Order: sequence, then C-alpha cells, then structure tokens
Amino acid sequence: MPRYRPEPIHRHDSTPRTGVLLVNLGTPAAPTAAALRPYLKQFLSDPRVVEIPRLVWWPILNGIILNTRPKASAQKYASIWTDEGSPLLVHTVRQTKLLAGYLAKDGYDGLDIDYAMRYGAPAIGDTLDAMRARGCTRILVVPMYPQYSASTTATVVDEVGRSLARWRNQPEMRFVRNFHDDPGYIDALVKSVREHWAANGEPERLLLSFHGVPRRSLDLGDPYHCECHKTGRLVAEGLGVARERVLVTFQSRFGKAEWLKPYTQPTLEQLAAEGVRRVDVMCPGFVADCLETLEEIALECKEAFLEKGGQAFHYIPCLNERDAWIKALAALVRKHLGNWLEIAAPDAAARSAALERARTLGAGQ
Ligand SMILES: C=CC1=C(C)c2cc3[nH]c(cc4nc(cc5[nH]c(cc1n2)c(C)c5CCC(=O)O)C(CCC(=O)O)=C4C)c(C)c3C=C
Ligand SMILES: [Fe+2]
Ligand SMILES: [Fe+2]
Repeated sequence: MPRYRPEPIHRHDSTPRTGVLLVNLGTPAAPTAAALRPYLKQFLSDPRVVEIPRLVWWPILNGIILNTRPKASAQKYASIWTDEGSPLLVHTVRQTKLLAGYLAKDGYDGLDIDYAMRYGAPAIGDTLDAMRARGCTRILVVPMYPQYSASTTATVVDEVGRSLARWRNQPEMRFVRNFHDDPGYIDALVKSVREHWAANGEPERLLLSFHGVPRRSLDLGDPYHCECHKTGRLVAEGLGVARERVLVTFQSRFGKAEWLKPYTQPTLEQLAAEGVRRVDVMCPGFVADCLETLEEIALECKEAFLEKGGQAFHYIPCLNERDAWIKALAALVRKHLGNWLEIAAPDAAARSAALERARTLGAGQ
C-alpha cells in the first residue's frame, strides 16, 4: 500500500495549470570524493544503468567501485568545475530560464517551467511536489536526451512513476520520448558546426561522439544506437559534406564488457596514426556541456590525438544556451503540449493564436 503525501491545498475553484519539467542526468554537489560517493552510489545502483544481477553487482559496487572511483572522478570534476558550479547544472538552469522566457514572449506566460535531475539534486520527486504546490495539474516531462535509451530516458519515466505513486490526486502526464531527428535540433547542430568552420576553417574529419552503452542493450532492442546514427546522418546531410568525412563514435565506456563501437578515443588515435592532421569533435547526444564532454573529449581525447601525431583538435561545444537550440526546444515543447496550450495561454486572443500556432507547428514533419 503506498503511503500518500497529504494534498497541499483544498481548492474548489482551481484553474488547471500546465507545467513543463526538464530533466537531465545530474551531477555531484561538489568536486570532492565525499560528494561523489552518494552521487555515484545512487547512479550506479540504478538497475536501468547497470544491468548486472544485484547479487553479483552489489559487492563490486560497494566493495570496489565506491572505494576507488569517487576520488578519481572528483579530480576530473575539479578540472571542469566553474565558479557557478558543475557545468551540467549551470547550463540546465540557464536553459530552463531561457525556455521560460521564450515561451512567455510567445504568449505562454501561464506555463510553469522547472527542471530536475535524475540523480542528485534537485530530485524529480521534490520538483514534482513543488509543481503540485504551485497548482500544476498537467505536466509535460522532457528528458534532455535527444536519443532514447533505457539507461537515460526510461529511468526518468520510472522515477516520475515512483514519485507519483505517493500522490493521491495525480496530474495528467505527457513525456517526450526522443528528439534525435527533430528538424530544429538538427538545424541547431548544423548551424553550430558551420559557425565553427567559418571562424576556424574545416577539418579533415568531423567526429560525432555519443555516450556509449553496453553492446548488449542494442542486441536486446534498445533503439539508442540507431537513433545516434540517424542524428549523425542528418547532421552530415545538413552540412552537405561527403558522408565519409563524418564519423559516429561512442565514448565513456564503463567496465570490461563490450560497449557500442567504434570507441571515440581509439578512433582518434587511429586517425592520427593514418596521418589525419585535424579533427573536429562534437557531442550531439549531450545538450549541455558536462564532465563527459569537457574533460573526456576536450582534454583527454585531445591529448591522445595530439600525442599520436595529430596537429589540431577542435572541440565544438554542446548546444548549451545557443539561440537556435532554445528556439528548437520551445517548438518541441509547444508541439508536445498540443491541446494543453489552450489552457496555458493567458486570454482568449492569445489562446486562439496559440491553437493556430500549435496546428501549424508539426506541418511538414
Ligand atoms: C555505468 C554505466 C553507464 C551508462 C550505461 C551510462 C549511460 C549514459 N550516460 C549519459 C550521460 C552522462 N553520463 C555522465 C556521467 C557518468 N556516466 C557514468 C556511467 C554510465 N553512463 C558514470 C559513472 C558517470 C559519472 C562520472 C564518472 O565517474 O565517470 C554525464 C555527466 C554528468 C556530469 O556531472 O557532468 C552525463 C551527461 C548518457 C546520455 C548515457 C546513455 C545514452
Ligand atoms: Fe553516463
Ligand atoms: Fe543501429
């Protein structure tokens, strides 16, 4: 029997309020071993992330990994930490504010836009509670992962479900599943590369490096691999460059099992050994720069490429606060809100304009 949280407000005349919840992965509270330990424990205890039987995984996690990795990871985090905090959190907060500003400018100032993290803080359950207290009765959840994967997107949906299991009066829910081929997202990526090339010239190869997952998840039906490749193809087509100049690779392997191939760092080393002088690397699977892009790619992989004889390595930042991306995110949110926009718009004129925009949004897709 679930124990329900008490309902905060007794209302007879409540107007339904529509909320949008952006969810990203999460990050430690500080770049220290003490802060890394609970973060990694929560993250690596998630059976959606590590699909090894608990009886086998538990002693490895608690006996080995949580005694060694917090210190090693903390050092890496320290190299990318900013005055404002962890880049992933800083970008997520800014994206939320910019999105709210964009939607308000468009007439949707009645929407309640917030963010949460799957691991660490602010927790999904706490943020949903706060949205409930503000009167949200309809919530669209946007996992900030363009490519669907069980280890990221599905675990957000699971956690939302676990949180709502404690509610008596549940909201109406919608979820964005993926946006790997969304024209606005692809266009923002293409624009970012074009801008970089206009300022710095073009490389011999462009690597699109995505976070890896165990190879086994592909064999078991996870669409992640195919969605990464579709994003890669659409970016290459958008750039109008020969297909062989754009490579899709996978980074951040964890443990000894085989992960999706080709692996990013060995590919860079091989390219250097073959005489490729300049590569550019972009990480389209991350919408915000984080440890995996700023440390692993822009520092570690750069060093590896240059050590093997490469001459120039350019890291093209994530979409972060880029205008084209926030615009695309606003369009994506409006598309998924669909008929909910009717009650999100503040007055009758704005409401009919909102509905008209909602009708024409998905046109041609
Ligand atoms: C153990 C298995 C892991 C899987 C599977 C996995 C999938 C996965 N992760 C991201 C996005 C991010 N991961 C980040 C950090 C990170 N990832 C793992 C492990 C797995 N990820 C660990 C242990 C860590 C923590 C750092 C470390 O100790 O190495 C981050 C960065 C967070 C930050 O604070 O900056 C992101 C983002 C995706 C998209 C994905 C599958 C598609
Ligand atoms: Fe990860
Ligand atoms: Fe595939």
